[in-house]
Amino acid sequence: MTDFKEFADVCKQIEHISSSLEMTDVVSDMLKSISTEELPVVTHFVMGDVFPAWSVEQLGVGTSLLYSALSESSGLSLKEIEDLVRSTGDIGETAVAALGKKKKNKKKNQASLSFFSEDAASVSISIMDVFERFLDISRYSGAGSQSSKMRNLQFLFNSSSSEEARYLARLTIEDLRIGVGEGIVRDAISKAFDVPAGDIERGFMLTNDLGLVAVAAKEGGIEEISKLRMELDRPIKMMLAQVTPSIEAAIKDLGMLAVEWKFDGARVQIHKKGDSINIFSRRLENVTLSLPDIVEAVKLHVKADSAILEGEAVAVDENGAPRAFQDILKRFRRKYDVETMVREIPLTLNLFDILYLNGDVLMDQSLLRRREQLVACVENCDSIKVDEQVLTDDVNVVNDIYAAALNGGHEGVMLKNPEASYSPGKRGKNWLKKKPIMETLDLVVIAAEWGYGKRANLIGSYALACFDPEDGKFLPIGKVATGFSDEQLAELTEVFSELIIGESGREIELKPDVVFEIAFEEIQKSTNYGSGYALRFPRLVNVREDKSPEEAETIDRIESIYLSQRG
Ligand SMILES: Nc1ncnc2c1ncn2[C@@H]1O[C@H](COP(=O)(O)OP(=O)(O)OP(=O)(O)O)[C@@H](O)[C@H]1O
Repeated sequence: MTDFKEFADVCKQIEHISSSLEMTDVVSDMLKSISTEELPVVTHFVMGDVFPAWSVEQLGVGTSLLYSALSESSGLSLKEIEDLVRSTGDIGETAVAALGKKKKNKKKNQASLSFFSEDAASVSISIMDVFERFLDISRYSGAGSQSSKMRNLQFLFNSSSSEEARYLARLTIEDLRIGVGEGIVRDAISKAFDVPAGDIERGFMLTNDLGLVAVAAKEGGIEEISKLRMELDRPIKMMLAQVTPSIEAAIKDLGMLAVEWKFDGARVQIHKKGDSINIFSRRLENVTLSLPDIVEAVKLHVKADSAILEGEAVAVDENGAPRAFQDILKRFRRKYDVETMVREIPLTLNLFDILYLNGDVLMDQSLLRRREQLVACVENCDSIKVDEQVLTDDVNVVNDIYAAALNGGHEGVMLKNPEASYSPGKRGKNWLKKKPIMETLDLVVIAAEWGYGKRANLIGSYALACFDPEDGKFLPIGKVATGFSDEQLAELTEVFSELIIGESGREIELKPDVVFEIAFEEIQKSTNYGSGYALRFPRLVNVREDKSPEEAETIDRIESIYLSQRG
C-alpha cells in the first residue's frame, strides 16, 4: 500500500518542473513504483481526476462543502477559511494553512482532540484509503447527502498532514493544478511499461480510460494493449470538424463530398444494449435521465440488439422547426423537472453515425459503409431519423443544400470525406463544416469579479482564456461583462459560487470548467494577457454547457484568426 504522502511528494516535485519531458519521467517513475491496484487510481489522480468523466461515479463536491469540511477539521470558523482562500488565492494553500493552525491549537488544548475523534491516532492514509473515501462520497446524492460527504472529507483531512492536505483539497474539487494532462500521462505509461506511445494512444482512443490502458500496459505490454476494445456504456471521444473557408476549398481538399445538414443542437452518443439505453453528452457525461423521450425513441425505432450511435438532439417547435440552442441546453440541466421539460421542449434526434453494431466495431470502416448500416437499422419518424446525405463534387449542388439548410433554420452544412474512418476526439480534415461567417469564440472562464452597489452579490465580469493543448494550460485573453441578462447573471453566480478556488478583494479565481461563446469585433495583440492577444468588444452569446474546457479555442486558432484578419 503506497502512502498518499508519496503521491503528494511527487505532486510537489512536479509543481517545480516546467519541462514536459522531465514531468513525464517523474510520472513514469511513480507509475512503475506502485501496485496494479493503485495504478488506475494514480493515473487519474495525477491528472486531477478522481473518476473518468463518463463514469457513473461522480464526486460532486463543490467549494462550499470543501470550505465547511476544512473549517470543521481545522477548528477555524468558515469566515476564517474564506479569509485564507482570499489571502492565499489557492484552495491547496488554504488547506495547508488551516490544518497547520489546527496542530498548534491541538497542542494548546488537548481537550479538543476528542472532537477530532477519527484522527486521534494520527495514522497515515494510503492512496487507496483516499480513493475509497472518494468512492463513498460519490454514492451519496440528494437530501441528507451533505453530512455523509462531510464525514468522509473530515476523516481525510483529519488523517492527513498539512502537506498532504494541499493536494487532497485540490483533488476533492478535481483541480490538481500541477500541469499534468493526458499527453504527459500517455507518454509516461509508454515509458514506464515500454510500449510505443502510438499503441497507448490507440488503446486510449478505444477505451477513453488511461487507467485501464496503464494496467494493460503493465500486465501484458503491446499484446494486452492490442486486446483493448471499445465497450458498450463506456463512451468514446467524439470526432470533430474543422471550419472550411469555402465550399470550393472543401471540394479541393476532399474531392467527392458526403454533404449533410449541420443541425444546431447538442451532440449525443447513444449506447444501446437490448432495452438498456445510455446517452452521453459531448462532455461524455451520462445524460440519460434528462432525455427519457430519446431513450423511448431509440428503444422503439433502432432495430439492433446492440449499437453505439451518434447524432444531434435538436429542440423543435410544434411545426418541427428548430428552436434556439439555449432551449436544448435546458433539457440537459438537472435542476428542471424532466417531465415538464419533455412537454415544453420536445426534441428530435438526427442520427448521423454508427460506431458499433451487434458486436462489431465499425469505427475503422468508411463513412459510407457505416452509413449504410445506420440507415438499415433506424426506422425514420418524427422523433428520430437519419437525415439525407448527398454525395457530390459539384459546387452548385452543395451551395443549394447549404441554402436549403439555412432556410430551414439550421446552422449550415457538414462536408465529410466519404472514405474516412471515424477518428475519436480528432478535429481533422475528414469532417469539414461550413456555416455563415463565424465571429464567435468558445473560451473558458478562469476568474471573475463581484459587481458593485446593487449588484455586489452578483458576479459581473468574467476573465476568459483559450487553451494550450501542448501543456494543458489556460491562457488569459480578456474579460467579458456584457451580453448577460439579469436572470443569467443570477444563475451564473450560483454556478460559479461552487467553483471558487481563490479570492482577493472583489476578484475571484475559478476552477476552469465553464465555456462561454463570445462574439467580438477583432483580435488584437496585447501584452496585458498571458495569451499575447486581447478581444475588442467581447460579449456573451451563449453558455456552452455542452463543451468541456479542453474543447475551448486553442491558442493556435486564436493566432490564425488574428493573422487572417490582417489578410
Ligand atoms: N450532420 C452532422 N454531422 C456531424 N455533426 C453534426 C451534424 N449536424 C450537427 N452536428 C454538430 O456539429 C458539430 C461539428 O462541429 P464541431 O465538431 O466543430 O463542433 P463544435 O465545436 O461544437 O462546433 P459548432 O460550435 O460549430 O457546433 C458536431 O459536434 C455536432 O454536434
